[in-house]
Amino acid sequence: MILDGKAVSEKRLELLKERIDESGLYPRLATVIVGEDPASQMYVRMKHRACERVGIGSVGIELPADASTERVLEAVARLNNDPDINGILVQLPLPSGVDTTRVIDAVAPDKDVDGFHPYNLGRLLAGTPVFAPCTPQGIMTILEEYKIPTEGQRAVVVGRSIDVGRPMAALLLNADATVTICHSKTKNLEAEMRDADILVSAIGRAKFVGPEMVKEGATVIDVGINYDDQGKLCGDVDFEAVKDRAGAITPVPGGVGPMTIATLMENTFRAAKLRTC
Ligand SMILES: Nc1nc2c(c(=O)[nH]1)N[C@@H](CN(C=O)c1ccc(C(=O)N[C@@H](CCC(=O)O)C(=O)O)cc1)CN2
Repeated sequence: MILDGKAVSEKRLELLKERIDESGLYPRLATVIVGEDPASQMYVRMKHRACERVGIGSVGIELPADASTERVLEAVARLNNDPDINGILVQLPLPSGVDTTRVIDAVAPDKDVDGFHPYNLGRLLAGTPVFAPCTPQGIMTILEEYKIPTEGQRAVVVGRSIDVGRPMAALLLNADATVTICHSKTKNLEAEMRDADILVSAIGRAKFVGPEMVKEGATVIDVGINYDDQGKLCGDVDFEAVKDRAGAITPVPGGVGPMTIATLMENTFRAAKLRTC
């Protein structure tokens, strides 16, 4: 079975638009982009388009690639103090001259719709999340939509980043899976992966995951954003080789990516609602 993240995201955005209309709220998202990385610019444009579609206002702040950490912190501080802004998103990666940790830590936790602030990651780890990072939360939504059980399932997450691997593991644990996190120093990686009922790959290597690493019937979630030899977008998983062995699998494109944006919209609406409480 192909897990169609694009279709799920469309459905969730339609639903969200109705919920926003009914609420009488006008949530607002601010994006901050530093530099001119074409992929980051494209993702930010997609986020603004999604905002427009569901009835969320959006403003974009663009800083030059040589902006200092202090200048980015000033922009974040202004947005933190702006009562008209409900959600703040700093597009990653930041240029190497900007201290990413200081910037993430500076975002007000109640506007941190990316869920990367230590407060929100801590809440997630404690089992009481407010804002969970968009990509892993979007994956949980795909699992729910396709009624793929997590309780008691053996989940293996390959990758330990703060935006995907770690929060993914926490979300699966909160959903009663038995979770293993693998990374570059993991011994017998292939054996660990083959043990998974739910395999989440956030490795960042084009078509790295082959059928020999996948248990027959497993659910395979591909978080990779890579380009193959022909420059074509592809995931971490060799989709053609794995799709008949997996019980369910997300494609790239059209799998996890669109869910990242739909979840960002949902988090921004939540931020606006929490403010009125
Ligand atoms: N502040 C953040 N930065 C980054 C995040 C994030 O969640 N917050 N995630 C990624 C990039 N990203 C959103 O920012 C993102 C990546 C991919 C997609 C997507 O829909 N991809 C499409 C294909 C698009 C294409 O044609 O290339 C798909 O997979 O179907 C959306 C958002 C890193 N930075």
